[in-house]
Amino acid sequence: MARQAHSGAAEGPGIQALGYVGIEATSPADWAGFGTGLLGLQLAERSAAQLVFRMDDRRQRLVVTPGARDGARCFGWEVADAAALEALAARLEAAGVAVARGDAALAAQRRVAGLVVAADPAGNRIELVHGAEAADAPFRPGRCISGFRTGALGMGHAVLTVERAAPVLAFYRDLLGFGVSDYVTHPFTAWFLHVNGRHHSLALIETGSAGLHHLMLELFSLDDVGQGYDLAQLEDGRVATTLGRHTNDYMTSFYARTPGGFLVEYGWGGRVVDPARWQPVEMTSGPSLWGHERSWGSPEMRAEARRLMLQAAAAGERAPVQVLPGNHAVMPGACPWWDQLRAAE
Ligand SMILES: Cc1ccc(O)c(O)c1CC[C@@H]1C(=O)CC[C@]2(C)C(=O)CC[C@@H]12
Ligand SMILES: [Fe+2]
Repeated sequence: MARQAHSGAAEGPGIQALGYVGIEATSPADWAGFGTGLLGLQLAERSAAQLVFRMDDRRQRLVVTPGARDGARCFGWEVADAAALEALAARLEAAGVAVARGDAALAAQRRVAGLVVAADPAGNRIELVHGAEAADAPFRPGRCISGFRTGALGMGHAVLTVERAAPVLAFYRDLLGFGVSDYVTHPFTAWFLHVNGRHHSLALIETGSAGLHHLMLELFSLDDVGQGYDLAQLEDGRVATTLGRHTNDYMTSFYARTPGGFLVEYGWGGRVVDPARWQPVEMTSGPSLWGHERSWGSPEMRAEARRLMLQAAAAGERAPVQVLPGNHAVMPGACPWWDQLRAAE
């Protein structure tokens, strides 16, 4: 069967969305204020054992557990039903991947009807789940936001750093059926993978060490992001990159440093792709149309990042930019990414 250049996700018993993420934290108490006050999550449950955050109608989306280190503890990937779960588990087992059936106690803890547990080649714990529970009470955000864009697009995206991309890519793309949206090979290697209309629900950045780089949460309104940015700027070191917009998924976002050291990308306006038609593309400019300047790293790293950004801004054969009286609109045809953006809106 020709899986078009590995782009067609969600064939057969496919994964449908990123359902939840579990975080291990050395200072879980700091997550309460960060999650509610900055991100606008609802702290639905708080005990010595865990903090449970809601983003929408679901009972839990982000779960923070006290631990000896800071980082991801598990990723919950959703499939349609019990049959799809069994089929996917069987596919993993046939490929030699150890799969453990989650028992009723674990399913209850995760607020799902059923799950199986496996590890990806980088050692991340992945949980394939079905039947995530909806809450009885409406979502009450932790600060005044319009809400999170979830639903069929899932809770957002996760970006993992990996020692080597190839084996991890093979696992997600070839075994689990994730589709490649795009990839970069210079100045580093990264892969952006989709399981639904969200441009990427998972990305892999080859850095030489395994970890969680960031989680992206998407808001309904740009104002939510702008107000979050204001709040983040009140705290020293909270803003990891300035506000900016990505060349591939068109997300307008900034990156906030979490109490766990990894980042949360707080975004708005991401594009929606059609997984059935999408062809993988190599990204040749970016990672940002503008912004996303880092507040960290060596002067050399920052200079290189700035050079790439200016290169992205200058990319492509361009007609003269026309500025209309009274506004700052760039005319259609003025630059390639602008046309793409317009077509997507
Ligand atoms: C390239 C890209 C596109 C869409 C995204 O949602 C996304 O998170 C990224 C990654 C952005 C970017 C990177 O590629 C390398 C490391 C960077 C510079 C950071 O540390 C913050 C932004 C990261
Ligand atoms: Fe991201």
